[in-house]
Amino acid sequence: MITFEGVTKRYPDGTVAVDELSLELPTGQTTVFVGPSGSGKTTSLRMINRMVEPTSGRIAIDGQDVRDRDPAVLRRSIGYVIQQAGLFPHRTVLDNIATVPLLLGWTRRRARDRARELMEVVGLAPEQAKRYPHQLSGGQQQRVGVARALAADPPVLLMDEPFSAVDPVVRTGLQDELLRLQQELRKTIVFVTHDIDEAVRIGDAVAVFRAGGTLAQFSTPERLLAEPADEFVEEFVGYDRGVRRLSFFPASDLALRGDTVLAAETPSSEASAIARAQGEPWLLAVDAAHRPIGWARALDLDRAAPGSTLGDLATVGYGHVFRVGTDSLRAALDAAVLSPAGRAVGVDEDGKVVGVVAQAELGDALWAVGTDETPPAGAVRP
Ligand SMILES: Nc1ncnc2c1ncn2[C@@H]1O[C@H](COP(=O)(O)OP(=O)(O)OP(=O)(O)O)[C@@H](O)[C@H]1O
Repeated sequence: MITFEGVTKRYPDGTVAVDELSLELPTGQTTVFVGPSGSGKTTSLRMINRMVEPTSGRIAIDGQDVRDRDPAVLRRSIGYVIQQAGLFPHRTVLDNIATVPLLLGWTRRRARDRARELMEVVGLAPEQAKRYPHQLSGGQQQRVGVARALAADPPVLLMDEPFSAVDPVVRTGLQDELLRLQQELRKTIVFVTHDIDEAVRIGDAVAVFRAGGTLAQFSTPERLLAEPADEFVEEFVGYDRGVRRLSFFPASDLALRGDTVLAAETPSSEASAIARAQGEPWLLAVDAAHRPIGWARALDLDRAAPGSTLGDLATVGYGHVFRVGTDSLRAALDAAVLSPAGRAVGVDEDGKVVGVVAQAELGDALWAVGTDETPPAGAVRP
């Protein structure tokens, strides 16, 4: 655990960057520092590895005051990733990653073996080992930065706006990678960003800073979206927090219906009778492997030529699907809103249809979320 106890940082020019900060960052979890520019996030982060010394207060890692540690030794035991990766331009990718192990006295061979292993972990192709940083894309450079920070397997990782310099698509990919890595590694990560969406996506806990270096709120992302502590946090979190909060509720709790999902070869007359019996205006046609083909309108089935099948009439695309086992209510809602039939198609991990849910039925689930105090266990993320 990393603890901040009444930590204040006043720079020599009198700027109070951090004001009486008290926080406990749990071991093995990702805590995000988020807030507007100049609110003291970077200063707080850098006080953990003593790149900045507090004016007063105490920071401890697992109970030990960081001031009792030699700064150079402390820094080698804490991974550090910054914006634009901060790679050494004249060292190859492999040697950049091997930096800290070499400083720790590993043999060159062992350090390079470890670097190769980490390239794979962060998703870099082996042929990039001999390249120099300027020969890589921004996203690849960030991956090298993450690999370098992980090289000596430090228990703590500090990440200062690591993904801000890349475009939104690459950024989402890097966030996914970090979430995947963290599932395996369970490091104590402190992650600074000014992007609330990134904070909510990456963090197990989120600390919202406000101007003047004080803490506005410290909670789980889901609570932050459900109950901003004050107007500042509410405004910072953004107007669509209700919809974003749905990301923390699993789609697997939805009651899906399967009685309106029929094989494509079902005769139109039979399909029409089923639609009428169920009072459903839309039927979903599926192929022999139970994968979706498209929606058929009950009205068209009534008028279908004799001998035609549901598949002949399933001409309305099913849009995008949601994965019942792993996706959130937000993904299900999105699929329903974008569906021309107003119904979302839920599939399993093999893409087979589990069932469908109409916007109206989703409404019931949303109502339950609105009245719920906490999300169910095993909550999912965006
Ligand atoms: N070396 C310094 N000397 C004087 N003031 C500083 C110094 N470093 C930072 N500051 C000031 O301290 C305050 C907090 O800065 P800090 O970089 O910690 O904020 P931040 O929340 O990380 O901002 P950003 O999102 O813009 O990086 C700002 O007002 C900044 O100008």
